[in-house]
Amino acid sequence: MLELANLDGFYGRSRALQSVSLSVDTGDFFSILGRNGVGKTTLLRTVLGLMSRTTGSVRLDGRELIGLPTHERACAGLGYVPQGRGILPAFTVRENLMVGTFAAQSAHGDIAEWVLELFPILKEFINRRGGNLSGGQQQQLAIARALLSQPKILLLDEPTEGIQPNIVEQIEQVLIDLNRDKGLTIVLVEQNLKFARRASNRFAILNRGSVAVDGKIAGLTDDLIHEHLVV
Ligand SMILES: Nc1ncnc2c1ncn2[C@@H]1O[C@H](COP(=O)(O)OP(=O)(O)OP(=O)(O)O)[C@@H](O)[C@H]1O
Repeated sequence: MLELANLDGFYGRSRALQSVSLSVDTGDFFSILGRNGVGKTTLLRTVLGLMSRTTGSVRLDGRELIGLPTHERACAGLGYVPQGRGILPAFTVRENLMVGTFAAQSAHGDIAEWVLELFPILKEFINRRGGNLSGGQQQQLAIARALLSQPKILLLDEPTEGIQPNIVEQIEQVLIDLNRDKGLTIVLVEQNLKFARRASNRFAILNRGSVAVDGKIAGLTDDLIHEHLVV
């Protein structure tokens, strides 16, 4: 479904992502793991077209996305929940959600009820400004907004980072249910190994901008964890 081949991503002249090749299949819950600064966020930004320069290939259902601007990649089916959430603080919850619908294939402007039902707090605060929500509520808003773009694949950058534990549990369960019950393909950048193990069927570990290991989640052994993940 999502095929990355020899993908490089640059910050100016510095190559932060080096020759990454990975393939994500329909229905996968694919976790991207690795220590701080190994290039996990850069990988997602490269797939989304947010880097100043990229070489290689990003294919979604066979269609080459390299060369397309980010909004066209969103319309092609990439949903994105960025690190820091990217909520528009002066916009209300409803307006933030409507932004997501503009990348959808159909129903522009329609806030689907099933998405609000995933996160009831958003319904309650629908007219509140995004900037007045707590971090956890903003994260729920960012996920809901991405879902309203009707993505083929949802890419999330550390969605549980810095969030209070009761909301973390809720977010984790929603993501697991979206994958298992609705068949949504998910790519998750995550430091929370427990969640990544519980939710994923496949993983890749990055090291210095390259893929060090990838495979089925059962192959994520303690040795690999010590070698690549434990600080
Ligand atoms: N805007 C930028 N300009 C230049 N270099 C950057 C920029 N953002 C990140 N880098 C560098 O690119 C490399 C990869 O960073 P990246 O943020 O992708 O790592 P990460 O694995 O997501 O880390 P973390 O877990 O801390 O979020 C690091 O060496 C980082 O210093």
